Amino acid sequence: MTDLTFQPDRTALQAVGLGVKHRRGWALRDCSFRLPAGRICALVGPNGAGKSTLLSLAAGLRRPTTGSLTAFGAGPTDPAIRPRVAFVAQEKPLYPHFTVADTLRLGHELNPGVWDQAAAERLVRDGGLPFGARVGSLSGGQRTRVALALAFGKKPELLLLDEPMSDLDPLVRHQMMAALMAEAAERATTVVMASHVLAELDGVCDYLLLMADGQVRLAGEVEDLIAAHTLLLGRHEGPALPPELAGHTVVESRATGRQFSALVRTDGPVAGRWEATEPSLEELLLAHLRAPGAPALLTPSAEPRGAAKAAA
Ligand SMILES: Nc1ncnc2c1ncn2[C@@H]1O[C@H](COP(=O)(O)OP(=O)(O)OP(=O)(O)O)[C@@H](O)[C@H]1O
Repeated sequence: MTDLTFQPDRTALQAVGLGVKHRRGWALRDCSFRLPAGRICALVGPNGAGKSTLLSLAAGLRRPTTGSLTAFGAGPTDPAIRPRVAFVAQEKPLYPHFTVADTLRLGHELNPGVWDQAAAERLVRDGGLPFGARVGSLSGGQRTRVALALAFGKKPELLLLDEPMSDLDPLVRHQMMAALMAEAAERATTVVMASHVLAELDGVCDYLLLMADGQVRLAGEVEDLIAAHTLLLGRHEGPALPPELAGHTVVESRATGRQFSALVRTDGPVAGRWEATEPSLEELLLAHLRAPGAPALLTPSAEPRGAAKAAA
């Protein structure tokens, strides 16, 4: 992905000490991170990690229990911010008795002055959906397309997607991802996309937010996070970690017979005879998903900034 569109000094989203508490416990705890504007950010984590909670806060649908979350320097419930943010939730609430055309008309009425009818119609037409069809008669994947058309038509600066592609067939998913990327690139839209399909994120997302148990575990540029890790493969006997790895941060290690492999954040050269390779995004994510207790890592651009710099 080229870096023509991203704007490193503008902050799309920033969380500082963010927490959300439910009766059964904390859905988010002490989350702090920054997402620069213009990035396509993957939001990854196991079920219950807090991804949907974070997205609903960013969409201004709920308020935090502790800490703060800002979008373009202001609270997401601020009336000046709401029109700049679009959210496609997992449930995709649409009116079933409305036709596709009615739904787009409603989008137009709710977003006066900004609505892009051509972009919304293009997405509907590309899926072969009849404009006269009632939303309730559409398949789950077709409804997803209408929900995405509504979001695109709003021309948001920040687009929040909660597992948007989960009910699309692989071909359509591929087409929708391409359409999403083209729209985002054209307008320098910041996108945050929660997804469990790790393979679909590679090559699409240039920023990553990995959560586990309500906390941020990894945040930053995909390239930098990958470069901060090394996959080591070698021979080692016994259950203890090889002594050469002392002083390095071992995210995850596995032993199969005498074959030993580890994902490591190295602090200088590693002694011994190891085959060292750079992990793929999927390998990085899988290792951290299997080892949620590994120390958190935020790249410098993902560290929260002072209020003055966060302002749009
Ligand atoms: N309304 C609620 N009341 C009580 N607990 C809730 C509520 N909403 C979410 N939670 C809890 O908060 C935690 C985070 O949930 P959240 O839906 O944000 O996770 P998620 O990462 O989006 O999960 P998934 O991948 O399954 O969609 C979970 O433990 C969930 O049970």
